[in-house]
Amino acid sequence: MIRFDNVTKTYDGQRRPALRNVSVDIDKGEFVFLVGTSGSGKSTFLRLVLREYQASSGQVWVAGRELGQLPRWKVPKLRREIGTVFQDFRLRPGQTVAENVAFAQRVIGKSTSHIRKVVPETLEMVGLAGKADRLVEELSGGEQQRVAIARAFVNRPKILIADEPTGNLDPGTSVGIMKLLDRINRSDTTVLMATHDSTIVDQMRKRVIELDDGELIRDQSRGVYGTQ
Ligand SMILES: Nc1ncnc2c1ncn2[C@@H]1O[C@H](COP(=O)(O)OP(=O)(O)OP(=O)(O)O)[C@@H](O)[C@H]1O
Repeated sequence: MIRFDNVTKTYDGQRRPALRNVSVDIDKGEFVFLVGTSGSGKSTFLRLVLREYQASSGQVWVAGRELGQLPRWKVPKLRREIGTVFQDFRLRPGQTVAENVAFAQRVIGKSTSHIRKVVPETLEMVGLAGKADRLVEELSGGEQQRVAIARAFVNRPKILIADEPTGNLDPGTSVGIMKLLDRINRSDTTVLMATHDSTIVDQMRKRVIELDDGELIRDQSRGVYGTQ
């Protein structure tokens, strides 16, 4: 589903690469944690998958496409296959929960009847069935993250990318969010999650890929956050 073939990424004006000769293969339906200290290259890795940036050398394959060969006009279609969730939720204030989730459908041209069906289904799935008409800013952080996950998942993407999704949440709330991501993964969605949350990684025992100064230094199945 995601393959990096000897990928190096050096940002414009930088001498040191943010990623260096990274090769990794992530299959359909896997759940992968991406760990590493701040500045090790995790966000760069995710941004290459989303084709926000292109590799300086090597190849990035996502859902059967080599992103270096992908014409710009096909990028929106690629991104439709990838749901994204961030630490800071990135919801639309002043709009309700249902409107935030429906927006993701509207921008890709789904019909109103389709939206009326899938938005409540998705809100039910994330445990927010009773909160559809609340303004998002009235919700707790954990609930806001559930809205963001509903929005990411409503189009049933092949891949869900989560960049520090529990970074702003307390430990108990984080466990609920992880249960939800685990459920989404079990519906055959590939989940790639960058995190500093060692407790979560140690509890979940999923595949762990560790970056250090742009290099892939560990790839462990049923792994833990740190090796020491
Ligand atoms: N747009 C950019 N332009 C120049 N350098 C960048 C850019 N984005 C990231 N970098 C550099 O690339 C390296 C890797 O950064 P990246 O954001 O991928 O790390 P990270 O592991 O996600 O860190 P964090 O855990 O703090 O989010 C760092 O040295 C960073 O300063």
